[in-house]
Amino acid sequence: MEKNIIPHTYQISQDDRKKLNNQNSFLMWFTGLSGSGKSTIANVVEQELYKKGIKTYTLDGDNIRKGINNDLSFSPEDRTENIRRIAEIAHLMVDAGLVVLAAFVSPYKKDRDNIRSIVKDVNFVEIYINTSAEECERRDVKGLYKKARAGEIKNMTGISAPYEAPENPDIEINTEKETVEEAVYKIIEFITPKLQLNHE
Ligand SMILES: Nc1ncnc2c1ncn2[C@@H]1O[C@H](COP(=O)(O)OS(=O)(=O)O)[C@@H](OP(=O)(O)O)[C@H]1O
Ligand SMILES: Nc1ncnc2c1ncn2[C@@H]1O[C@H](COP(=O)(O)OP(=O)(O)O)[C@@H](O)[C@H]1O
Repeated sequence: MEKNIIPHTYQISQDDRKKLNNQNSFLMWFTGLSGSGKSTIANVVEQELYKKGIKTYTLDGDNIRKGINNDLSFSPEDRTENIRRIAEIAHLMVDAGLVVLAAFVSPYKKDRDNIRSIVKDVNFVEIYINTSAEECERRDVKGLYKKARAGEIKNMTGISAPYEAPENPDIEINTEKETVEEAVYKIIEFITPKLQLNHE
């Protein structure tokens, strides 16, 4: 399809916006099963960044699947489109000069690789919240695993749909061995150099 889209060159760049904010901008992407701990950990990381005066925004199921992506199901094709749109939104926010936290199951490797190419490698930190399906089912925070076992939910990741674990994440947290505090410390330690304005 011919699109005839010719981008306009704006004078204020991403670097200008970072300078004005006096911070670097990048995307932290949390992936893992439902109930693995993505939101719990992202929430505390964001609070720690807030205390440091870092401007952030968190994208997760509530503000995305109930809003802009409320037309998408949990089929493999719709999950791919879900992640693609979120990556594009995150890219705009990183371009705007924010540190963005995104917490999505994002079970397919090819979809996560696509995020990396949309936001560019240098701006992307992949955080794998590694919690076994058995433990997530034991927690069953939202009662979804019970519903999936009863056949009321199709395509439930970890039960009736696959989760392709990241092979080489920047950070891996095993929530069956590490506490929330330990996880947050590990993440903050990793990203602290990246918060600096001139970090490459
Ligand atoms: N079938 C199925 N599989 C997995 N998860 C399900 C499903 N149906 C509903 N939910 C709820 O939707 C949240 C996952 O949405 P995501 O947008 O993160 O999923 S995905 O990245 O497109 O795979 C997920 O939220 P989290 O628990 O925060 O991960 C669930 O609450
Ligand atoms: N070490 C841990 N890290 C994160 N969550 C944990 C940990 N140990 C237990 N939990 C619990 O697991 C649940 C994770 O739920 P949630 O953060 O909503 O997961 P997700 O966003 O991945 O669906 C919460 O009830 C949380 O208190």
